[in-house]
Amino acid sequence: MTDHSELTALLSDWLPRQRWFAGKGRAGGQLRVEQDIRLTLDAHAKAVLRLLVIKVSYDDGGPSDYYQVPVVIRDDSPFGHEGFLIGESSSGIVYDGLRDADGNAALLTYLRRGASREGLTATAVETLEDLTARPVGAEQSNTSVVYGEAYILKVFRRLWPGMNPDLEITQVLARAGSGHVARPVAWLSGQLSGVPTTFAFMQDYLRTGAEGWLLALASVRDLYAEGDLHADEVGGDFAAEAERLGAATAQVHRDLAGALPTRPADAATLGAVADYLHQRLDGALAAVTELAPFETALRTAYDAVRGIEHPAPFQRIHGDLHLGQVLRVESGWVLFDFEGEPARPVPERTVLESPLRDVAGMLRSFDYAAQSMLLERQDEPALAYRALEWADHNRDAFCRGYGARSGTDPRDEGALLNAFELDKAVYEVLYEARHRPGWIGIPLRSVERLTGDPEQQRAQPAVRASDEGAQ
Ligand SMILES: Nc1ncnc2c1ncn2[C@@H]1O[C@H](COP(=O)(O)OP(=O)(O)O)[C@@H](O)[C@H]1O
Ligand SMILES: O=P(O)(O)O[C@H]1O[C@H](CO)[C@@H](O[C@H]2O[C@H](CO)[C@@H](O)[C@H](O)[C@H]2O)[C@H](O)[C@H]1O
Repeated sequence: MTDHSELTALLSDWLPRQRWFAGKGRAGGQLRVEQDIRLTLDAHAKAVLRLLVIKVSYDDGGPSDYYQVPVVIRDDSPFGHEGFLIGESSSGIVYDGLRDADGNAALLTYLRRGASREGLTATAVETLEDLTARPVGAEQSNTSVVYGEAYILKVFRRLWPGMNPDLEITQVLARAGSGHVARPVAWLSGQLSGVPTTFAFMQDYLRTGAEGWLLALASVRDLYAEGDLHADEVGGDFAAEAERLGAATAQVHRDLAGALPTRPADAATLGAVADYLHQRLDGALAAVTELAPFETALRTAYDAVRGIEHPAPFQRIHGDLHLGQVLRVESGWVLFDFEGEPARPVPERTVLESPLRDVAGMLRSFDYAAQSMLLERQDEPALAYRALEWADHNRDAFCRGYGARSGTDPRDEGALLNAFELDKAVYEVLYEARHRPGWIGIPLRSVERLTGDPEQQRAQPAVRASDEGAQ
């Protein structure tokens, strides 16, 4: 195939505009097509799916990134074709292959036939049905496609050499008989820098599942609509669900600890954790100036980790747990996306960590749910108080559920939990700065609150006092 310079030119414009492109803010961005694998098995097809692996190198001399970009190239007229156009090349019109009916059909056929081309091998645990595709609406860290109502296929956008932790951990939990994951049904493995690498992962589609984030928002909405009621009095109280979610999270941790290695958290381990938190903060401070006023307080909270005695052993965890990563099905809560934080290099995401990191992630998410609905209502102090109340109520319920299943209430490990919550909030500040600048106030205000910023302390009591007086 001889059209790589044209494809490179088209993708140089298209790739940086995608939500999952991680190189925002890095200068340079030179693209090169590293792999080009024809996935359409029919030799005479007019619309051909080609899986491109693009290497992006930067002027800063830092590590290059790799992205997976399946494209459909049509050699007929584009008229009447509804797809996401990338551009025109001499070999045909180029579309985003994961937003294209022919592209998604070709991908499923490749998986169904257990095909293997140029090192890209499909494995399925059962005979897959031939079903119509529907891309999952929102672009997130990756791109997912639902087939019929039976399977969901996640195509990893940014590739890292090695097995993706999402596939690895979901398989481990499924083998352990966990009811808290969706069954893995197929995957695509290729090569990256000479290492066998996961390119895509298919699971059972949980058709009746309701996303935790949306359920939580519905509860917050109920509370805000009932100005005089408290979080436990409104129709949509979420606390019973939060408690079940805490128990499910503890059970997943227990299953992972039973199936994979664990390590006691000794002084050296905790010292390394504190150093790592400082190092993450260094990166965030360099990128987001608004964090500077909180640096001293953050570093003090991180140093407190060094002196902790007898914390829970370290083990494999979810790594990026939040309300958007859990689905409520009839039998209870299901967790997905065990990929860890998408911006972290995969080798960092597979190390043994404190399970409290996941707890902290979920606690932050309760705060997010309550605060996100205030983004357009900054001038209503009574609601700001309601938001804190809703979040605290559900954070308590989550910890209660977690403690009941694990035997240890996460709040008993306060200093470690606090440090992880702050670290998560700092990560979120960076994430929002890069991907959703309009939301950056949510984690920033939390950093302010959690570090006990004096300005904030002065601002809060007026709101709280008036509310308490009204009770
Ligand atoms: N097994 C499943 N059944 C039903 N919906 C799912 C399943 N797994 C994921 N989803 C939905 O697909 C969306 C994207 O999945 P996710 O793993 O979070 O992708 P990303 O890595 O891009 O964030 C989620 O928001 C969730 O609602
Ligand atoms: O789901 P992803 O793996 O893509 O995770 C990334 O994006 C999340 C946003 O979609 C981001 O989560 C943050 O926003 C959520 C609400 O949209 C909130 O529930 C989370 O608590 C908050 O961290 C996540 O951090 C990021 O890694």
